[in-house]
Amino acid sequence: MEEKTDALPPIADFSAWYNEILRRAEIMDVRYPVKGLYVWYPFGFAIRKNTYNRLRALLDVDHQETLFPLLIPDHEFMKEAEHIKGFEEEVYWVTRGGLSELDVKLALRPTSETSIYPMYALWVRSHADLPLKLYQIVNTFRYETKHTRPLIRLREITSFKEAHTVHCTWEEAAAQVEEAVRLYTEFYTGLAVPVLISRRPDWDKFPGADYTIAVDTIMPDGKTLQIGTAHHLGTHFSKTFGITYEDLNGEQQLAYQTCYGISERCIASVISVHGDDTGLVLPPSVAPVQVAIIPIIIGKRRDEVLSAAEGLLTELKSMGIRAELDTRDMRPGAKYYHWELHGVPLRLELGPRDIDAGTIVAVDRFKVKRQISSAAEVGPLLDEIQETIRNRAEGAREAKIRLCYSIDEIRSAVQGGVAVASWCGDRACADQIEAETDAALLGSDLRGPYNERLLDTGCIVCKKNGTAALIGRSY
Ligand SMILES: Nc1ncnc2c1ncn2[C@@H]1O[C@H](COS(=O)(=O)NC(=O)[C@@H](N)CS)[C@@H](O)[C@H]1O
Ligand SMILES: [Zn+2]
Repeated sequence: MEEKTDALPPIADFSAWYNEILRRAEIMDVRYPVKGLYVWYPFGFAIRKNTYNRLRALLDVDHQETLFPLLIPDHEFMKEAEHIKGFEEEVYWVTRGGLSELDVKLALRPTSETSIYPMYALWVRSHADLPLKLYQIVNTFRYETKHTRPLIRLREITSFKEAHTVHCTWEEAAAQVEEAVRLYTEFYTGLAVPVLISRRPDWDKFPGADYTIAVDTIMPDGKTLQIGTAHHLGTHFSKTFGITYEDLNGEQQLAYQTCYGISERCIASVISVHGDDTGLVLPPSVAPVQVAIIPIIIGKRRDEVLSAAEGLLTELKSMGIRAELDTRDMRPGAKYYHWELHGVPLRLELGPRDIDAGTIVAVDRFKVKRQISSAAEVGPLLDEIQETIRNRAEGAREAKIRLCYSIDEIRSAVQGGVAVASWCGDRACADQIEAETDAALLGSDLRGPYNERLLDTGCIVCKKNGTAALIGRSY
């Protein structure tokens, strides 16, 4: 994986920057000979590993991880009408095994409701079995016809975390959807990625769901990226698949379900939201290398500097800090460029003068230079950098959101971000907004601070009572 010398495109040219950074920072190789399928480089995979470890840690508090089959027989896949309608144009089918035709066509899971729920029907017998909260992290397949893009719109989604829960009542399932949104918000806070939570309009909800709550972020070009969704499935699937439980009175009851998913778009959001003209900016929480140690080797004191640097490396590793000592035969400047491109949050420079003074030069990814005197200061410094990255991202997000009181204001706001305007909830008004602004109505802003600020303004189209809605262009 060679280092190209010509400069990275500026992040203002986001599409070019994004494609270039995936290669230069060794995230994903896009040269795999099947459209929509890409290959993880080890460095990119290390970001994925750290990121999904954090997601597992949040889920494992009260979910259990498991693994269901990839292949789904067509009679199961075709059971739930809305689900089929929503996925029939996206599902891949396996029709042959070896030299023979299969007597039952098998779908490659686009998502796993129809492979999991026949088993849930066997497992769920009594209220005592509920709530059931399982998740899996698998690859799923969707024959996307829109523009495919690594980490953002794949045909093989390699890191699809899907949780599927079963409950006794509609209200308990609704509470689980809220819990999923809370968990996703905490997950993205850990990645320093700001999120917008909204309830998708009914015409944009998950096929077979009562409603969908979505987690969006705003990318540097102002377009939104849906980086998580939680769905209340009501009894749509439990009716179809016969998931019932015996209640306290010995009666058979239909179960209520939810499902919620995150894909490698979470990695796309960390890369895109935090990146800058120099390259990746990785929050210490998920950076594969949190600290790069650069020995400043000058002539005769070479061995002394190297052994001091080795000592520092050992000390940092003993503190659980992901540190690397860069002893490559390169100019320090070339090393700085390499680690900055790879988003390393902190670099430590150690030369003869520093050893004599008992100090270490600490330079963070934003080139702020400090003198520290011991490895013990590195942990707190990394926490400070995490906070800086988070504040920087929050500021960028705020700058891209605009309260709008006219269609014209919406039209200009969505050129580089998200408009917030009052909407009555009628599809006709949404259609008019979308037609006149060439953007989409993302959803109703349930939790954002915008509702009260728009209270006295009626729907932007019909002036009837409205609530805050998010309007924007999306990936
Ligand atoms: N083609 C794709 N490439 C990458 N990520 C995708 C793709 N399609 C969907 N996603 C991501 O996967 C998340 C979950 O997908 S979904 O269709 O909304 N929901 C489900 O499939 C439900 N079964 C919950 S797991 C989406 O919020 C989106 O962030
Ligand atoms: Zn209206």
